[in-house]
Amino acid sequence: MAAPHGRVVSRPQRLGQGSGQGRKGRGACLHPLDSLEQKETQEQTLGQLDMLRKAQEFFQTCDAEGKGFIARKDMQRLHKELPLSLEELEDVFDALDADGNGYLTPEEFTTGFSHFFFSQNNPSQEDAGEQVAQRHEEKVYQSRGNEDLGDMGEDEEAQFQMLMDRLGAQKVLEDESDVKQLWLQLKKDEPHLLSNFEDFLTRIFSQLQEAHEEKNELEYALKRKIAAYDEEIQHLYEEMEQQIKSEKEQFLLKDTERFQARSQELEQKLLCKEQELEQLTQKQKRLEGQCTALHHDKHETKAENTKLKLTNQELARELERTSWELQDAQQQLESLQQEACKLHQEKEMEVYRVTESLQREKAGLLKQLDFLRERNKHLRDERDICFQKNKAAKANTAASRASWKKRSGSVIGKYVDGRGILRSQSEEEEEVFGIPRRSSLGLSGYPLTEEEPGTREPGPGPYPRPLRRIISIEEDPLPQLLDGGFEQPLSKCPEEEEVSDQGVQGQIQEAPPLKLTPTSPRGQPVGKEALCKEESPPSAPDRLFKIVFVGNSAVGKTSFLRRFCEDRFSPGMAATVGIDYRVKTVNVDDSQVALQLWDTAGQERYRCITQQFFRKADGVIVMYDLTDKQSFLSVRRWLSSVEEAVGDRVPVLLLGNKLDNEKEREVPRGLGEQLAKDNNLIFYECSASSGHNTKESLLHLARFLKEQEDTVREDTIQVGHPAKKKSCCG
Ligand SMILES: Nc1nc2c(ncn2[C@@H]2O[C@H](COP(=O)(O)OP(=O)(O)OP(=O)(O)O)[C@@H](O)[C@H]2O)c(=O)[nH]1
Ligand SMILES: [Ca+2]
Ligand SMILES: [Mg+2]
Repeated sequence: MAAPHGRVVSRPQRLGQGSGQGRKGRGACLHPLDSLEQKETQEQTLGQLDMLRKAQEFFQTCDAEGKGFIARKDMQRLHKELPLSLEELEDVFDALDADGNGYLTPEEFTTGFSHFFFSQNNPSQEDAGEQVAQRHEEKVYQSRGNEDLGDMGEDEEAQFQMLMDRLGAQKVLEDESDVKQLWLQLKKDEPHLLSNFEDFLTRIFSQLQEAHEEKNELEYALKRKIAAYDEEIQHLYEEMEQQIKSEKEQFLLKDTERFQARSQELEQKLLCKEQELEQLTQKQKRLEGQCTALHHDKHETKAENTKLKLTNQELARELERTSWELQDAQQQLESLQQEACKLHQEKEMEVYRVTESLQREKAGLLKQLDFLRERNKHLRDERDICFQKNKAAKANTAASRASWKKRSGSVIGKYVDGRGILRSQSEEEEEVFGIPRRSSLGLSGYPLTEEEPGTREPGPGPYPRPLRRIISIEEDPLPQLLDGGFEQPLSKCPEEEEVSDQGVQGQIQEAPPLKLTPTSPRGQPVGKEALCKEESPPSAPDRLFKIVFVGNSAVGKTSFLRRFCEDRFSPGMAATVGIDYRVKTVNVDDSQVALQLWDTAGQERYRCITQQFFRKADGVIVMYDLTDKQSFLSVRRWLSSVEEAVGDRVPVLLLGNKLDNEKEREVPRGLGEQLAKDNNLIFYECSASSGHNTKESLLHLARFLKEQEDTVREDTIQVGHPAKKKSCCG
């Protein structure tokens, strides 16, 4: 840039120089000869051409962009190259812009230029051009024009230029005219200061140069810095870009991984779902299959159902018919059973009668034997008496009495007894045995104790005793009882009863009671006397239970029964002989129950008879005396003989009697309870004397029997009518 600058700057100078030279030359040429006019014209034409070329050159310089015209702006750019101010350049532009449109065409420019040149050559003709040129001139050589230094010598000029070149002023100084003026002034006025001024200028310019260089260096450093900075920025940018890229990649990688994991998960889920779906589909298929099968089945079942219904109807009809038949059969069966029952009863009766008659016969024979023995003995005695009449008359009598006493305890004694008057049992017993109560009996059945001599009237043969009571073990009063036959007294009370003498021959005496009780085919046994004082029950009982009383002798069985039936107690009751019975009707809940109470003899010798009664018993009462340990110990034996006869099918009531005699108690209540518990018995402690627990205990047993019978009956009904039961449940 420095080269064109210098060139452009120097050109006007040369131009000015040229023009100055031209002017000088022209001024010199005006004065020469007119003959040279042609030559001059030629020269002028050549000058014009040169001027045109120069003008074109200048135009191109101004129109740097090659637009083909020059704008006011382009002209102002010359301000840096030409030593003209902006205003002056404006003026030049206005002068050249002939049509005033703000643009200088090459023609306008050349024309303006040539005009300027022509006006220089012909000042008179071309005023305007001259004015412009003059102004231009003035401006260029302002200082010279103003201070009349116009004619500065060429030496000085060269000198100054040399100085400027030496100082390198062009590089730092734009306008050197001021310096030049000052330098010229100084040279003219104070030449001795010129060297000082030049030194000063040298220093100044060198400093300026330095400053310039420094500035350039700084500029260079700045540029380098900028470049470095740019580079750094670039680097940073690239780094950042890289980082972003890596981050992006990482992110993408992560994202991809996550995506992959997620997609895998989803795939698995999908797989699971698919499997599930598959399973479901299979299930559905299976179900559909089942459904179809069921549908099919349903149809089949429907058909079968219809068939079954028909069959059912048929069967129902058949069932009805069969049930009718069954009813008929049942009725027949019932009648047959009744018949069988009757037959059985009859047979049993027959058996009893036979057994009894056999027993009676046996007993009669035994009695006969006894009687004969006695007779024999008596005869021997009489014979002895005859032999020893005087000697031992008294002694003989005593011996005979003693032998009678021994027999009197036997059963037969009662029947061969000659007296016709029946007395109370205890009295009777005492008289029969002639011994105090509770004497133990030997196996033969004879009392072991002796009767006090003189208590009996001596008489021939057996004692003339009234017939006491006849005990019939075969008697089954159920038919009569249930027929209401027992509503009348079955026999008179023993106290009132008059029984005719039965004769000496020990026969079983049944006839008299038979006469008295016509309702019974065989007559009532004496034992039934107990009923005589019973108030007749208001109505016939619904059922009858046979209850057998057992227990050691003297535990109080007979006393208990008397208390229960007659509600009275007689101390010193005689021992029961054989067997006896009483009937008592009681109210159990809402039904009448007749209790046939069999009183057995506790004495050992009657055991075999007692045993037979267990078989017909509905219930058994085993009694012990709580003041007699031995009687309690015997209870087990009684229980086992009951069990032997009937198993455990009959209920057993265990009674501990004589509770009123607490002082002499030998059996604690706990023992009785324990025994009852062990053998599943009903247990009471009672007192025939006070009446405590007599009714309660028997009613308990009666209720138990009734309930048992009810249950059995229900069961029988259910068994007998299975069809009904089924219909009930259905
Ligand atoms: N203190 C008391 N004595 C009684 C009680 N019961 C009966 N006796 C007496 O015991 C004795 C025997 O009475 P019975 O009723 O004859 O005895 P038993 O069990 O019938 O005797 P056998 O007929 O020989 O089997 C009689 O002297 C009664 O007075 C009672 O509850 N208390
Ligand atoms: Ca005792
Ligand atoms: Mg008795």
